[in-house]
Formats: sequence, C-alpha cells, structure tokens
Amino acid sequence: MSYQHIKVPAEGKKISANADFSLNVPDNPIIPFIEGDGVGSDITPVMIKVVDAAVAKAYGGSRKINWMEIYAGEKSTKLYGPDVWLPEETIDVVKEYLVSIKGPLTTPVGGGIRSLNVTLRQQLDLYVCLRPVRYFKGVPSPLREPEKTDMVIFRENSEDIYAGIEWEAGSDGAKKLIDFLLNEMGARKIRFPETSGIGIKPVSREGTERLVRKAIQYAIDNDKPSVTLVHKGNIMKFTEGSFRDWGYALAQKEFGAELIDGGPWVRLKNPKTGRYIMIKDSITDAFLQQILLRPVEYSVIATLNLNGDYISDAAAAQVGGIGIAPGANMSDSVAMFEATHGTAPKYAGKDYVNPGSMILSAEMMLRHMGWVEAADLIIAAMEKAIPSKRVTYDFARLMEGAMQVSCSGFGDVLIENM
Ligand SMILES: NC(=O)C1=CN([C@@H]2O[C@H](COP(=O)(O)OP(=O)(O)OC[C@H]3O[C@@H](n4cnc5c(N)ncnc54)[C@H](OP(=O)(O)O)[C@@H]3O)[C@@H](O)[C@H]2O)C=CC1
Ligand SMILES: O=C(O)CCC(=O)C(=O)O
Ligand SMILES: [Mg+2]
Repeated sequence: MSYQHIKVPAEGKKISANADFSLNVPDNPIIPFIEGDGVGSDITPVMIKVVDAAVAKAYGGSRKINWMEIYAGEKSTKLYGPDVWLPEETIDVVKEYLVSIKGPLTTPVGGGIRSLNVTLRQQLDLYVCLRPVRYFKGVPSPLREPEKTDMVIFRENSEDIYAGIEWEAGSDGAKKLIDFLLNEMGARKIRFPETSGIGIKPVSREGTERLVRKAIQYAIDNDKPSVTLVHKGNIMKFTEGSFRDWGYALAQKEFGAELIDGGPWVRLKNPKTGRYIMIKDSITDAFLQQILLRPVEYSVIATLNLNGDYISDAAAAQVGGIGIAPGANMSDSVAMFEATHGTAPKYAGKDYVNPGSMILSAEMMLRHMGWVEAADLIIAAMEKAIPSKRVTYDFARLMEGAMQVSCSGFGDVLIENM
C-alpha cells in the first residue's frame, strides 16, 4: 500500500488481530505515531527515545519498534494543504495498524475546526477513553496522602455533547430547532430563545452498555474492589440518569450482580478471585469532592464523555498533575494511546514540559502489545527518577531541593535509571 505522504518503514511488520481481538505482535512491529501540535514536537521524540531504550534493554535487540509518522493537525496542513487537518490516509493507517500513539492536537475555542482528537475517536469508534490515575512516590501533590488515589477512569468517548451537534446563536439552525422545541415539543424553559446557541446531548443504551461492560470486565481482570458510575442524573434524567440505570441493569443482566439492601447499589462476585466487586454510583459534583476527601473509596470509574474529561484532569492533579497523566482511546480492535493533557501552547518548542504523560501512554501501549518487560522498565525508571529530584519544571517548582531538567533531559534521566 502506498500513501500520499506517509512513508512505510522498509523494515517491520503490521500488528494483526485474531477473531477474539487478541493481538499478534511481531518482534519488529510498525507503530504509527502523530507528533502533535504545540508541545507535541517536544514530548513525542523524547517518548520515542525512551521507548526504544526500554525495548532495547528488555529484549537485547531481539525486538524493535519501527516508527511510522502519520499526520494530523498543523503538520498535516503544511504537508497536505491548508484545509487538510486530518487526512483520510491517517485514519486508514490507524485502523489498519491497530496500535498507534499520538501527541496532543489543538482545538480552537468558539469557532474554527472541530476537535481532531474527538474526530479521531468518533471516526474510529474508539469508544473507551481509558485513563489510569496512579501515584508515583516522591511526586509533589496537593494532598497529604496522595498514595491513596488509585483510580482507572473509563470515559465514554463517542457520545454526549462531544458529538458536536450544536448551532450558533442566531443561526438558521438554532432558530429552527428552538422554534421546533417551543412550538412542537412543548419546551417552556428556554430563557432567552432569540439569543440562545443550542446543543444536543445524545446518550444511548448501547453506548452506555459497551462502556460499562469494559469497566466491569477491567475490575474483574484486575481484581478491583468497585466500579462507580459517575453521572449528573438528578438533573439530566434521560441521558446521565439513564446512563446510571443502564449501567446497573447491565451489571445484573450480564455479570449476575445482586442488589444490596434493595438497591440501587449492586455487587457481584469476581469469578477469578471470589472477592466482591461493588457497583455503585455517585453524582458528579459530590464525586469530585469525595475523590479529594475519601479517594480510597474509588477504584474503577465509568462515566460519560464530559464528566470524564473534567474528572481526568482533576484526578490527575491529585497525583501530580497532567504532566504525568497517560491514556488510551480504544475500540474492541483499535487502540490509540495519548496523553491526557493538551498542546500547552505557551511551552511549545521550548524543550521544557514533562514528557511523562506521553511516555506513560507508551508504557500502556507496550503493555497492550504484551511487551510487559519493556513497560515494567519504564515504570521502574519513573519510580527511581522522581525521588532523585531531577525533574521537569512542574515538579521542580513544588519540590524542595529539586534540580530542574528539560523535557529531553528528563527522558535521559529515565534512560539512565533503566
Ligand atoms: N487530547 C488532546 O490532544 C488534547 C488537546 N487539548 C487542546 O490543547 C490546547 C491547549 O489546551 P489547554 O486548556 O491549555 O490545556 P493543556 O493541557 O494543553 O495545558 C494546561 C496546563 O497544564 C499543564 N501541562 C500541560 N501539559 C503539560 C506537560 N506535558 N507537563 C507539565 N505540565 C503540563 C501546564 O500547566 P502550567 O501552566 O501550570 O505550567 C499547562 O499550562 C487546546 O487547543 C485544547 O483543545 C486539550 C486537551 C487534550
Ligand atoms: O480535543 C480537544 O481539544 C480536547 C480534548 C480533551 O480535553 C480530552 O480529551 O481530554
Ligand atoms: Mg481533557
């Protein structure tokens, strides 16, 4: 297969999948990557260097990643033309090569293009946004006991107001829809109909079930004590409220969960360990204060798209910030790994920010590929590097006696510690 601008490495093979979605990973896989906008050009090369070092050290040359650059965002417009932000061939490659990693991409506020990050997730139906939140010893945190925060967020990635169904105030679309709502649907509570922009929030049973199913399965596979459905269902009854109800119903129907004290909480016995997994729910505003005050009570979190976006950054702050917050966007077959943070434009090109988020996203990618020895080396290197206090600005400014290093410098510290 030849592409317009993507150069397939001369060496290396594609990862393939079996009917049950398990992966066949060759020793020399081709891994597509998007560099990303803003600090993407800082963190992506550092991630590649650290991953290559971990793989070389873990497998002594018998395994090697062949990186293949693919394009999106500003770099794409320079190569493919001023309006081409997300080339078709990028989508094709992500789908075909099954495992990839991306840097952050800019989304303008208000007008301009819609989010390329969200578009990638929607076009590839990467319906799970998986974001682990864990503490590394020595990381400065605003909490007294940050080690008590240990959560894995399952954020629904394909629905909710991120579907982008909205019309600007004063547009024909907004007028038409508001008119329809007022005159045909009996809506009475649009306070300023003449000057309202309007958006639609689709949340489906299928979308909820596939997300909650993954979250419960994760809790089973990883022996986690609870899954919390986080929603604002008291206010948005038929979207967020239904998310909660469909989630509980799925736990009972597919996992044999039983009501506790008449419900709504349910519990199921983990078939692998015999221990109970509690399925509970929490309303988002209360949840956000409880994860600060009683983090030990939360383990696996299943939530909708917007809640998941907010919770990801808030929870990351508890364990040191979005500089080390990794993530993955996944369907049953395709996985695209990416940091939780964005393009941090004020730091772009300065070799300054923490590359940890992207390196830990790559660590998740290695684990997903079954290259656990290389993944373990990265975790062990983080565990040694941070207490040595040679860290990037985000940690250095909160640590006493730290020696601040650059983005690439922190990559080198990790490699020294492998
Ligand atoms: N998946 C994606 O590609 C995402 C893209 N975006 C996009 O990114 C752009 C910028 O968004 P913005 O709201 O500024 O959020 P960002 O996540 O880009 O940055 C917010 C702040 O987080 C801190 N931060 C971010 N990255 C790092 C890092 N690697 N190391 C240390 N600290 C870091 C910095 O804090 P401080 O100022 O304290 O140093 C930074 O100013 C927007 O266009 C947005 O749409 C946003 C999120 C995800
Ligand atoms: O797409 C964007 O620009 C922002 C997305 C985001 O904040 C996220 O996925 O966490
Ligand atoms: Mg976000």
